[in-house]
Amino acid sequence: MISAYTGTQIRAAEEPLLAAGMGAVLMQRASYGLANAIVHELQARGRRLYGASVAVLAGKGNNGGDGLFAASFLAARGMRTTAVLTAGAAHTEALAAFQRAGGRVHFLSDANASRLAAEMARADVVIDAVLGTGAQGGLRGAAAALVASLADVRQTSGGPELMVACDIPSGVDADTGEAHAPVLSADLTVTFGAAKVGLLADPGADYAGRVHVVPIGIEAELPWPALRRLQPPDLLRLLPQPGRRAHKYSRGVLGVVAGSADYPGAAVLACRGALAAGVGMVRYLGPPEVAHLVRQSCPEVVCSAGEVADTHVQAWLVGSGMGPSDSHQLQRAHDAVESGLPVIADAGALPALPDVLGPQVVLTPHAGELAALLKRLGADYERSAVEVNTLGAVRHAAALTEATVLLKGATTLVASPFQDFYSQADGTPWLATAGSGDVLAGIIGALLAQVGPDVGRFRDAGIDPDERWAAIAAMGASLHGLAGTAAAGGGPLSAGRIAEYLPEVWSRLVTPPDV
Ligand SMILES: NC(=O)C1=CN([C@@H]2O[C@H](COP(=O)(O)OP(=O)(O)OC[C@H]3O[C@@H](n4cnc5c(N)ncnc54)[C@H](O)[C@@H]3O)[C@@H](O)[C@H]2O)[C@@H](O)CC1
Ligand SMILES: [K+]
Repeated sequence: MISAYTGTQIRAAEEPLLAAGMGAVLMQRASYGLANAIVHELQARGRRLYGASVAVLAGKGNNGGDGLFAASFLAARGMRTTAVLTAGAAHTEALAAFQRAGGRVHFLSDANASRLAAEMARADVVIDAVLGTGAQGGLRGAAAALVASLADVRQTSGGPELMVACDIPSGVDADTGEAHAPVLSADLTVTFGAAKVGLLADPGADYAGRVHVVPIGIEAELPWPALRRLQPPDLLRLLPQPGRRAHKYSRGVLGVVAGSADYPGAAVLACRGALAAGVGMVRYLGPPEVAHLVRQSCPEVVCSAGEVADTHVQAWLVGSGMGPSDSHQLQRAHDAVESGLPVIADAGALPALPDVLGPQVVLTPHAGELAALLKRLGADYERSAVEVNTLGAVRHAAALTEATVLLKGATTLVASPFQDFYSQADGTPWLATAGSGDVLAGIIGALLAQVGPDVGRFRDAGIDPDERWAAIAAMGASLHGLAGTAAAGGGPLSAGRIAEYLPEVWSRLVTPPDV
């Protein structure tokens, strides 16, 4: 499990160590870790360190100090070092160390910003150390001009080979992941003490590249994380495993209310996702023509035209492939939510449910659907407003609906109404394909149906059993991403193949390939 913290939490964790006079030690650990990460990255790329060039964009705060100290370590390994001081001043000891190690210093001004950008673009490595957790908003003035022009040069004519963000890409909000343009896109972010929330939420994650955490000794002071990310060992620990005496009913039955005359395939894909994710049985309720197609494609599914009240299940999936005119299906979706059972509510069900739900109801909107949901509940959001602050939007929706809300995207965010957050990014852009969300709904539905009353495994993994719904949604997103990545194999993908690959991905989690 990766734990991420807000900038404020990190600064509070540093406080006792700073009060004990350890500020310089923390900075040495951070900057040494940054230099080492750059050395490893260059070595992994087969690059010689000696004679390679590194340029630091250094702000006046401690983030700039980290960058300058790191460059002085790199100078000791034979790298040629240049710094651009973006604020006319710099951390005193770090600048002195940088100059002692032979680094060249430029002072940024409006007049030289584009010339310095062109010079920095010729470096092998650029360290972005303008703003860290102490940032208020984004880059301004000459620093913004320098970064905009460097980003431009990089996009048009390439170079520098390696862009490294010190702690966080400057301009990304460590607490939310909002990005105040211009922001340099890093290949690697070396972050100190622990991951920052803003590195694991879009759009910040777009700029972070690979995230490497350098421990600096504040770990014991860290509070409960603001956001978490499940990793394969967590899935292994949390996924249901059938007992020896299990039967199909004890394994969990999922009721599916999905599909319509216009979108019958959504019901099929949702059922395939559910079957692939280990549910004991799927019962489909819906129009006869959709049921016919479901039977043809998934003979395992038990189909009927019955009602929710007469259908014995452990969880419901509602909404995939349904529209506003599917009144009977929408009534069933409503009844499923009213049953108090765990429900995954997708697509067409989202506009039709009661305003206030419960944590056992998992809503799975994409950005546009989330904006519409928030608007319906009186919050003023457009799709673009969701996209610039995904974490803020998903938090807001969970607070208003009192449901668990999963926002689909390159990074999938899950918010519980108890303000517990997960971020999963196990997928591939190839997953952005029609029907992919229907399969995700099926997977989450299957996990909800299988969770059962034995929730000790959640407690053992540091998850409050009452808040397990958000973890289950995150597990579903992770499985969906892993299966999609495996199915795509680097190339295109159609949604049905996500379900085809899921059992193999699951079994690889249980039995890693080297065992
Ligand atoms: N506090 C600590 O003990 C440690 C901090 N570390 C580093 O310190 C960073 C935080 O340092 P600071 O608190 O000095 O803050 P930053 O280095 O993030 O920058 C804040 C400085 O820039 C100014 N500033 C804020 N927003 C600005 C903007 N939009 N445009 C221009 N200037 C702006 C502030 O007035 C302040 O002087 C971390 O990100 C990390 O890199 C590490 O060295 C580890 C130890
Ligand atoms: K930075």
